[in-house]
Amino acid sequence: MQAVQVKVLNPKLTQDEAFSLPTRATDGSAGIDLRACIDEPLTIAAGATHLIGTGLAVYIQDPNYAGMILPRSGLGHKHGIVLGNLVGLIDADYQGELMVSVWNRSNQDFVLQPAERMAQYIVVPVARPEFEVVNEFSDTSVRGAGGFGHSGRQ
Ligand SMILES: O=c1ccn([C@H]2C[C@H](O)[C@@H](COP(=O)(O)OP(=O)(O)OP(=O)(O)O)O2)c(=O)[nH]1
Ligand SMILES: [Mg+2]
Repeated sequence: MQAVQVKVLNPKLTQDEAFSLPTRATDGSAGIDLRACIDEPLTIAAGATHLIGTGLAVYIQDPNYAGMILPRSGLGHKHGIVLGNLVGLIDADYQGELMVSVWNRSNQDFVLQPAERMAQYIVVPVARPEFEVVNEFSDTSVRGAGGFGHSGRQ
């Protein structure tokens, strides 16, 4: 895969070591953590959602790939900090600032610190088949139109 182009929109990211460029926490980490590009601590009230910038623009360009923004498990499980859009899908042709919709689904206020790693980002392959309109599908699958628990719970 070709390199993904990253543009630093906020000079703070290169001037303040707390805002180091996105890094993988470990060599084996799938995601890179996205830092909150804010100047002051931000109190996210219980139930509230804030759109937080990362100070970065990430241009994937190759339409066979897309970015995804996902919650960090620790923030999500322990503090209820998840994404207002649940999962962010980043188009390969997007050239704007990478934004994170931070939702505090807990009943406690949460203080997001400047440069805090608030979410994580991965790049995934995307199959982009043409869509062929048909009157009947080529075969009848075992599942058919079954969904929403039709296979039971146990
Ligand atoms: O968590 C997110 C989700 C999206 N985006 C940006 C990148 C993405 O490529 C663009 C559009 O996202 P999406 O398609 O989900 O939004 P939409 O409501 O469909 O807007 P649009 O009409 O611009 O596609 O918004 C983010 O920065 N963060
Ligand atoms: Mg869209």
